[in-house]
Amino acid sequence: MDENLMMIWQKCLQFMRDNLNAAEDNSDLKKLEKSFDMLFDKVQPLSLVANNLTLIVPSDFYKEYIEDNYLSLLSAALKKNLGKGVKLWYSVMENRPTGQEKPVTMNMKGKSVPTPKMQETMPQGFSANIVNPFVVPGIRKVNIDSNLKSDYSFDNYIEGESNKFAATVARSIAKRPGATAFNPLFLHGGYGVGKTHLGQAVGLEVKNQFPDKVVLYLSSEKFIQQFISAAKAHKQTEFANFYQMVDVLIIDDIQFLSGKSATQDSFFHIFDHLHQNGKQIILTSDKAPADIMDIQERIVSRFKWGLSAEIKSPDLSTRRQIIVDKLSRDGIVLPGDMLDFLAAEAKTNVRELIGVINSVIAYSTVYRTDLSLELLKDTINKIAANQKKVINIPYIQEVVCDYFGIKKEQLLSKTRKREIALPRQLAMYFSKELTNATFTKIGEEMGGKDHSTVMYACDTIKDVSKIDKEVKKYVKDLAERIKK
Ligand SMILES: Nc1ncnc2c1ncn2[C@@H]1O[C@H](COP(=O)(O)OP(=O)(O)OP(=O)(O)O)[C@@H](O)[C@H]1O
Repeated sequence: MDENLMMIWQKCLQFMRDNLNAAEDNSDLKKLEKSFDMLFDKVQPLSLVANNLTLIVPSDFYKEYIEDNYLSLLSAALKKNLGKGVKLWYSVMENRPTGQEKPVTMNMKGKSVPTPKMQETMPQGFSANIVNPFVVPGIRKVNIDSNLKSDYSFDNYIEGESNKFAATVARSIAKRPGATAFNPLFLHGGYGVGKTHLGQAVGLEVKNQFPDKVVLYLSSEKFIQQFISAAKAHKQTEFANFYQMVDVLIIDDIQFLSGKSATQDSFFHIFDHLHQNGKQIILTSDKAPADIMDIQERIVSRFKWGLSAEIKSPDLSTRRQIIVDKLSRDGIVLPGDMLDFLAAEAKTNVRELIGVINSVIAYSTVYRTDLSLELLKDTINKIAANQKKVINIPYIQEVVCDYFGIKKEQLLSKTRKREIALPRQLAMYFSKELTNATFTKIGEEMGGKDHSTVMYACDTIKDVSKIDKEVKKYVKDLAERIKK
């Protein structure tokens, strides 16, 4: 997406939020405040051509809701950031095989007046982002964001006894997605052993080999949240339609479907549709299929249709190889005794091991010194001493409050004033990044917020920190303080 347009849109959103804040006493606007984030999370700018701003909205419902509730505010935001005379267009994704926009021209009183239709063709650079599950069924090729991390490739995946079987199967799936007997591929194992990496490696390889295939990676938490939003808007069919056009669907931490019976029903139908149509499904879980509680038997039996592969904690030689590989990508070569020492340090999972490696890289970069075994031991001991400090949600809240000079009650309150709302979003973001807490758990600990609010906060901080220097600095400073 055009970065400049994205920045303008962020400014418009910020302007609208700020003005919702300013009118806190107004009960109507207070009502709007609640739905604001949920609503605009699913609205994206598509293009800005000669004073014509086009927004992508998932369905007519969104367009109408914006028109009814936010038009004057949006009008003011556009006027402020783009000047007078901006025409607003909507590209409604639902039931719109040609992707045509529905035009609305705003006068500056905030009323919409009809304008002639724009050319009814698919806009250039159309992209159906994952946050918008309501995609036009008539579009054959949809350019969705696969949500894959380029680091999680097969090239960067070290194989050893603990993961050889799973990795071999994953590689063969990547060559013929949906056409092997390994469908679904169900990867299970403990914390940080490489399930996500391997699942995504298949996705990346499929994208490389078959660029036309639609690959989608997402967490089950996101799947659940999208299903709930779709159900609220009576859009379950569109939700299912979206997933049914995916060629390779990778869902992480599928165990979180536990107890979510309505989402399970939807997942079941999507699964069957994909499977019957030769599409590949890859699932990861911290438990074997039979050990997941509160999940429908028909789903468990489908998990077992393909191949269930366990990934275990890496053995010493695999850990050693991971270290060599990771360090060499940073141009660092260590002598054998140091490699042995490091490999012996992180026994249980690769994530912990990578944490140690990163610290060593940071150490050698900062001190510009050749590491001796003694220095290395010293560094590791210091890291270990620091790691004794438990990073949990209350601790993160404490650091954030201290940094911004605000009280914990304010952080946990419902106020949307930017000086409080931003620290709150940062606290949510770090809670997700640095603890194992689920979105739901974080929401509970952040003063009883909904899990979707937490997801939105995490996405916002990730996105905004890329374009806003101030937020980027907050993220950097806080990361240092929390980990110190
Ligand atoms: N075999 C491996 N080779 C190289 N890197 C690995 C390997 N296994 C894991 N990693 C790295 O370890 C980190 C954690 O891996 P990953 O997130 O895939 O674990 P996970 O099993 O999905 O964990 P969780 O259960 O917490 O989601 C990632 O940075 C990943 O790239």
